[in-house]
Amino acid sequence: MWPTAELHVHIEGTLEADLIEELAARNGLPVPEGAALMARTEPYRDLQDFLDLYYANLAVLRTRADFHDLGARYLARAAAAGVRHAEIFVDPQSHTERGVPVEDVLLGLSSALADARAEHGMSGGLIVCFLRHLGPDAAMAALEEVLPHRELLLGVGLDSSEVGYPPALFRDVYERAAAEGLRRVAHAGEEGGPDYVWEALDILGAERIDHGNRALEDVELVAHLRETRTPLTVCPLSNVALRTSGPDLADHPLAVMLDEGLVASVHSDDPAYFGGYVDDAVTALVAAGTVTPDQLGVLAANSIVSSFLPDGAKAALLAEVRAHAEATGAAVPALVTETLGAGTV
Ligand SMILES: Nc1ncnc2[nH]cnc12
Ligand SMILES: [Zn+2]
Repeated sequence: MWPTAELHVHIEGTLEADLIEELAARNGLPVPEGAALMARTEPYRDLQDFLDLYYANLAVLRTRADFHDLGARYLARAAAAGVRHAEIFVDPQSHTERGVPVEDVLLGLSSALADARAEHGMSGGLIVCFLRHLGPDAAMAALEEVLPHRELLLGVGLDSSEVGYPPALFRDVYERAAAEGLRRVAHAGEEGGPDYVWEALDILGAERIDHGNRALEDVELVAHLRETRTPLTVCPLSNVALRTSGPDLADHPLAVMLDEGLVASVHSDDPAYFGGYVDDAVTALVAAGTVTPDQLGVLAANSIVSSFLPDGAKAALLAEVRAHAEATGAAVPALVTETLGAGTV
């Protein structure tokens, strides 16, 4: 298993059907009807069709212990997938609007991250995402609500329904987050066009783009992403399930992104809904011929340099990539040699 950094996973999207049932029983709640729909193999109509199911299933998450257990299940599964560092998205508004105190969400997940450090030697952090469909005022209120827990947070992100909610709407929220020293990422170019990616970069100061598939429609943007080495966190199983790429993984734009020299890496998005975790995604990409086995080291190295880890920790994980390559007879990615050789990340 290549050591990797998971940079695009929504913790709510790791809520598997069996945990939904367990939490419903624990909290004396009915099992949401949507739990039975998760096993589907046919694609969703679109992003919104999926989001409706995703939000409805969250009804069972009530207590700090629930959030701990959700995080712990995910992190154990991620450790088995080779994930050495996880920057996890959480949607606080989807819980506070159901009456769950924000500290229970953040403290429950943070305790799971602390346990994973002890049990699996994994590092990680939380990125709070604003639900763009609730608009900028609600996002600002959500930011103010989490800031008393600033020490638990790595950064901010932007997710939920994309089209109709362009990044520019959230300028003030991102400015405020930046003033607090929070790192900035944003979903863009998943369903929205390249203009959404430009806005995320130019107006929000996004340091990474989540998805970014539609950036490929704009040659200037591709050149800009390449020159600035702006990472794209790509989620191929999600794209097939949500019809944001073609139905066949063999045609997934990841191959073009890598050919274009973009810093793209593979992630899982909402693995409980889209048929697998990051190891499953990588296996499926190789089976489809979208990437060659030789490119797996490149993807692993890209994920690590795209993380918000300090340089020393990145170097330590890149050394693990090199060790894995040497142990398995795979090529050591050029990025690893250049970075470790130069002593900087
Ligand atoms: N793929 C996705 N796009 C936007 N928001 C999301 N929230 C959870 N998964 C998402
Ligand atoms: Zn996502």
